[in-house]
Amino acid sequence: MPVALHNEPDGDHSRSGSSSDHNFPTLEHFRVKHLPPAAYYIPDFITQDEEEFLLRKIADSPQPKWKSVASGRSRLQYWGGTMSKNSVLLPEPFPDFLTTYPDIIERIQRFLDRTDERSEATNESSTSVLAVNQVLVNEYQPGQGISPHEDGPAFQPLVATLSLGSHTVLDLHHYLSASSPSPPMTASEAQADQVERLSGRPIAAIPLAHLLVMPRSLLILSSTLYTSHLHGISERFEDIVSAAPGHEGVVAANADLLGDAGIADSLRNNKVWRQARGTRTSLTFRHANRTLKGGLLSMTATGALRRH
Ligand SMILES: O=C(O)CCC(=O)C(=O)O
Ligand SMILES: [Fe+2]
Repeated sequence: MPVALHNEPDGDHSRSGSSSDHNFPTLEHFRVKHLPPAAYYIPDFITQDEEEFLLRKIADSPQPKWKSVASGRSRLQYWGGTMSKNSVLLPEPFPDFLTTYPDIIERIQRFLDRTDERSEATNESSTSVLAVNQVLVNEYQPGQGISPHEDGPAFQPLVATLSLGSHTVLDLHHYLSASSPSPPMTASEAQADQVERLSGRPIAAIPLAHLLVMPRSLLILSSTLYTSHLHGISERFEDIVSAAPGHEGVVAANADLLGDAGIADSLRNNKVWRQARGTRTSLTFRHANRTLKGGLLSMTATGALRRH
C-alpha cells in the first residue's frame, strides 16, 4: 500500500502533517516481520518533488562540507554538527532544507511521537522519541557499499534513514556466539572476514536478512537490531530480489511493505526483480547522546567538554 506522509501535491492540505492524522497507519503497521526488534519500512515518506529538492540542496552544499571516504561510500556530509574524538556532538544549526522545506526532521518526530501516545494508551512497549541532533548524508555510486558495522553507543538506538535517487539492498548481520556453527560461506565471506578482524567478534557469513530500500522511503532501525546486530551494503552494480528462497538473488524481508506494483508484478510473474543501482544518497537521522553544551565557545571558555 503506497503511503504518503507528506502534504498532498494537489494542494489538498486537509491531510497536512498526516503523520498526526489518527486515521493514518501507525508505526506498527510498517514493522518488518520475522526480524529481531525492530525494523520499520515506510514507503514514499516524501514526494518526488521533495526528493529532487533535497538532492539539489545536498549537491549544492559548499565543497568543504563533503568528506571523502577511503573505501565504500564515495563521500559524506554531516549536518547538525560533527562528533569530537571522545564522542561528544559539537552542535551546529540545521539548514532550512532539513527543518523548514521539507520539514523532514519534524515529520519523522511527529510520526514517532504519535506512535508513542498510542503505545502508552495500550500499554505496548513504547518507541523512544527521536530528538534528532545529527544527520549523516552518504553518497554511493553504483558498485559501492559499506562493510557490515554497528553505528555504536554514541547514538541513541533509534535511527531513521531516508533514501534518495536509487534503491539499494541493506543487509543485516548477526554475531555468532562461540558455540554456534558457522553457516556455509557465501560471496560476503571476505567482507565478514574483514569486519571480524577489526571487531574481534565472529560474524555469520550469511546475512540474517535483506531489506530492499527504495528511493523516498524511510527505514527505521531500533532497539536490539541496532545495539547487537550489524548492517551493511554489498558492493554491487545490480540487485536481484527473489520471490522465495532457492531462486537467484536475495529475498527481501520487507517485500510486503514495498507498496510498489511494478516490483510486486515482477516477483509474481518472473519470481525475481532486478535493477541496476544508480547514485544513491542516504540521510540518517539520529541522536548523539552527548552534546557539547553551549557550542564550541564553552569548550574554549572552560577548557573542557561538558556533558548534558
Ligand atoms: O546508507 C545507508 O543506508 C546506511 C549508512 C550507514 O549505515 C552509516 O553511515 O552508518
Ligand atoms: Fe550505519
